[in-house]
Amino acid sequence: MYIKPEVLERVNSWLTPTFDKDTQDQIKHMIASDPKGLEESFYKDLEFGTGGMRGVMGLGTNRINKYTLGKNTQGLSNYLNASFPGENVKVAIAYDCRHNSKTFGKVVADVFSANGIQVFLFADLRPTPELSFALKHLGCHCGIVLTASHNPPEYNGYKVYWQDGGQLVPPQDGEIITEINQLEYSEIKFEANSRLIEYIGKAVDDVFIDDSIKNGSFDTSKEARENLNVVFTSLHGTSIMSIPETLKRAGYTNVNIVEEQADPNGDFPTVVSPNPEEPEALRMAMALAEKVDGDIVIGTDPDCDRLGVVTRNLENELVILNGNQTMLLMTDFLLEQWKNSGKINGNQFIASTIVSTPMMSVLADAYDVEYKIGLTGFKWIAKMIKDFPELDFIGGGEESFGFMVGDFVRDKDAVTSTLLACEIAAQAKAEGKSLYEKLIDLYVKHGFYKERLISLTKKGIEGAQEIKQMMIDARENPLKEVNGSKVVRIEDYQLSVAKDLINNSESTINIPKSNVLIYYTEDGSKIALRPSGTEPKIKFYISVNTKLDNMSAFKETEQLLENRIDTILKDMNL
Ligand SMILES: O=P([O-])(O)O[C@H]1O[C@H](COP(=O)(O)O)[C@@H](O)[C@H](O)[C@H]1O
Ligand SMILES: [Mg+2]
Repeated sequence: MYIKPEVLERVNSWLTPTFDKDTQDQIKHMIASDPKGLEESFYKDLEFGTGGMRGVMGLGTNRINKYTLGKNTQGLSNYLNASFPGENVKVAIAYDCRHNSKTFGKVVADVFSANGIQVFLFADLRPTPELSFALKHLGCHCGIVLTASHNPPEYNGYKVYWQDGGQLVPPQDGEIITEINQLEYSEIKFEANSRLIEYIGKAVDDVFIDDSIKNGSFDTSKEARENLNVVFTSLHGTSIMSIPETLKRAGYTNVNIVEEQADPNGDFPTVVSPNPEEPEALRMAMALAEKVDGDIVIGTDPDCDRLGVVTRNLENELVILNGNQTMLLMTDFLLEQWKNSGKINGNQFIASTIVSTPMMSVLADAYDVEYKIGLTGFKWIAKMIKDFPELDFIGGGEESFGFMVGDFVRDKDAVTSTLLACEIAAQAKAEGKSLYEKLIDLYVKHGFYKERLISLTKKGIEGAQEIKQMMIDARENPLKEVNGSKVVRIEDYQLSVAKDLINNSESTINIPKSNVLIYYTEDGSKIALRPSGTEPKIKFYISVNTKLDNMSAFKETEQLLENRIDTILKDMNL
């Protein structure tokens, strides 16, 4: 097979003594046996996306391995040492349950220490939100989690947190990437200075769990907590280290854990994908809920930042809430708490992202708080907290699963959010309601917004090219009409331009550029499309709405909205 010269050049550079013998031997073997795989592994450098750097583990510049992670860490070390001259620079490191995560955690710790940086390394796997917490708790300048979140077993990754506890955002992200790109692999210092590596664990856990409880509990009675029947699954991930203990200390005595999925395991053997957004991932937990008559089911992803919430619908059947629905319930509950304690005075905000339900802005108006909207990813919500210190952050989320409760952990946090979900469900149950009925109440009050996400997986070099082309085609032939309703506004976040097709005018979008297109139609529908920044996928986000007169009209209205989404998808050939 023909291998492009620029790829071959990279391959050859990995056959030099900078790389260990084992690496060189494996590459030689690939040259002979798997030239296509070789090209996939070397044709580019892995990039930073929505949630840090993520990729398939293996050899090469486009893979997660000790060299690509080492180079990141060397670049980051140089940047930290230059940014905080004369300071005792400190970093905290955590890792998840994946294959190699622990080993990679140690490699990263070694490189930081070799650069004179003090390292606090968790002695065992921990949730991502605990890392964000720990770095602030220990006064660190930066934090790393070795995880690929909910991606399949062959993936791993590198999430980077800055001193405020949020993931890297501009300007640091670009500056660090520039620093990394300037480096040669031969410049990585792998020789640890073990005096600078301190192992951490239980002491941090205790404060984290206690503070999570303070942040996520809201005057629910002891009886209501004891009366809620909870089913929980950690999907073989890190949440097992914190969530059962948090619920226990908070007073939830009726928690059923899916034992078959409790052991951390990087193969995620009982699921196709450890992503609570995939209904299949929650199947075992839902079966247990049927058996024990559970009121609520919660499942978290391997690094414990996203959570799936299952409740009972009007027919008492278990149904999985989507990210928008969970966000609405949680945000409304928090707003109600803030309002009741007289804390809303015009200096508060809630937040979400451009591909999430527009119903969040309706909630904000109803409670008289500000609504801020950013690009996909919680790092943008964390940035808002940093950018608006004069405002209190109440809570926020996005279409994707996960929620952030106030300014505690500056990323989505399934520990506090699980407790919050239980608090809402326990209080609702005490009123004789399910979360589902609470949600319908919101639709009656504020309008019925229905969303659906379609993701198309397209892997490898060709897949990436196909996704690129789909975005180009969408720009060249913009949607004009869907479901018989005219497109009235198009937002192109790559060009930072919003086109109003009614007045034929253009305006500038004032958030960072990103490859996202959003269409709005005359009947209030919204269609967004973008390539995923964490997986080889293109995502289409559809949102429609209408009013809902009362709970008894729910089913019929829901069907109407589902049909509208079906037609939109058909019109878009999806
Ligand atoms: O994967 P996680 O749990 O770290 O989550 C990360 O990726 C999700 C999916 O992003 P994308 O649509 O670009 O794939 C984002 O919604 C989320 O905010 C981000 O923290
Ligand atoms: Mg995650």
